[in-house]
Amino acid sequence: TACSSKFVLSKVHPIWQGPLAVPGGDCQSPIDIVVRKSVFDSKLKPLVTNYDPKSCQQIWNNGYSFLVEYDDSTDKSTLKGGPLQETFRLCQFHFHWGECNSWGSEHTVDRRLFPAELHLVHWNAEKYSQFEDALVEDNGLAVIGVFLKIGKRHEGLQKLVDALPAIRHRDSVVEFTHFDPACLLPPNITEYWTYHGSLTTPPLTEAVTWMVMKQHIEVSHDQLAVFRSLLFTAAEEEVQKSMVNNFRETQPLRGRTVRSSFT
Ligand SMILES: Cc1ccn(O)c(=O)c1
Ligand SMILES: [Zn+2]
Repeated sequence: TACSSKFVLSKVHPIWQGPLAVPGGDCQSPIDIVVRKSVFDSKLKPLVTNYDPKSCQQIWNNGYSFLVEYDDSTDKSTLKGGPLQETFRLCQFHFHWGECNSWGSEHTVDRRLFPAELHLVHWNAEKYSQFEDALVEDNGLAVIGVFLKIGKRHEGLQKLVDALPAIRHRDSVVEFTHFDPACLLPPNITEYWTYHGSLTTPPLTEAVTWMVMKQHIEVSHDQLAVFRSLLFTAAEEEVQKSMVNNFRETQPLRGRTVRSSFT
C-alpha cells in the first residue's frame, strides 16, 4: 500500500507552484530534532499562554489545511515567555496530517514521524501592527508545535471535528466560537525544543521562533479520519482530492542549534 513507502506531497498542489526555494534560505522548517544534539538552555523560561475562548471566530478550509482563526485585533489571546522577549498574539491554529497513521507530522524527533502535528500561530504584536507585516520579518512569528498520537478520544477536539464536514471544500468557512485552544496543549508545556526557522508553506519566510513540545497529545483514529475527509479541492472542481499529506519534508539544519528547555 502507499502506506508502506513514504509519501512525498506531490509538488503539483497549487500552493507549491511558483518560486519554491527561498533564495539562500538556510533557516527552513520543519527539521528533524536530533535529541542528543539539542543544547539545554537554563535561561529558557516556561511558556505562558493566555487564551480567551471568546476570541475564537471561525474555521475555514484554505485548500491546504483547516484554520481556526482568532480575533487578534487586541491582546485577547497571547503567548509569552519561553525564548520570547515580547508578547505574541494568537491568530490561528491548524494541523498537518498523513493519509495514514504512519506519517503526517512536519517535525520529526530522531527521525520519528507522528500521524499529525498541531501548529498554534502567533505574531509579535509589540513590534508589528498586523500578521502580514510580521510574516516577513525576523522574530515576527512564534509557532507552538504539538505532536498528535493515535489513542484515546480527545474530548476537547470533538467540537472542532464536528465542524469539519461543513468546511469540506476549499474556501468554505463557518462560524466557530468559544473554543479554548489551551485544551489542545499537552499537560506539560515546560519541556520543549526551540529553534529559529520558517513557515512550512509559501512564502516560507524565515520569521518563526519554533517551540516544539516534547509531550504529545492523543486523538482517536476516528477523529483523525474526519481530518482526512476534508478536500483540497473546491466544490465545483471535477476531480475531488482528499486533504491528506499536507506536510512539508524536513529541511537541512544548516548549522542551527536546537535548544531544549529540559535536560
Ligand atoms: C504562518 C504559518 C503558515 C503555515 N504553516 O504551516 C504554519 O505552521 C504557519
Ligand atoms: Zn503549520
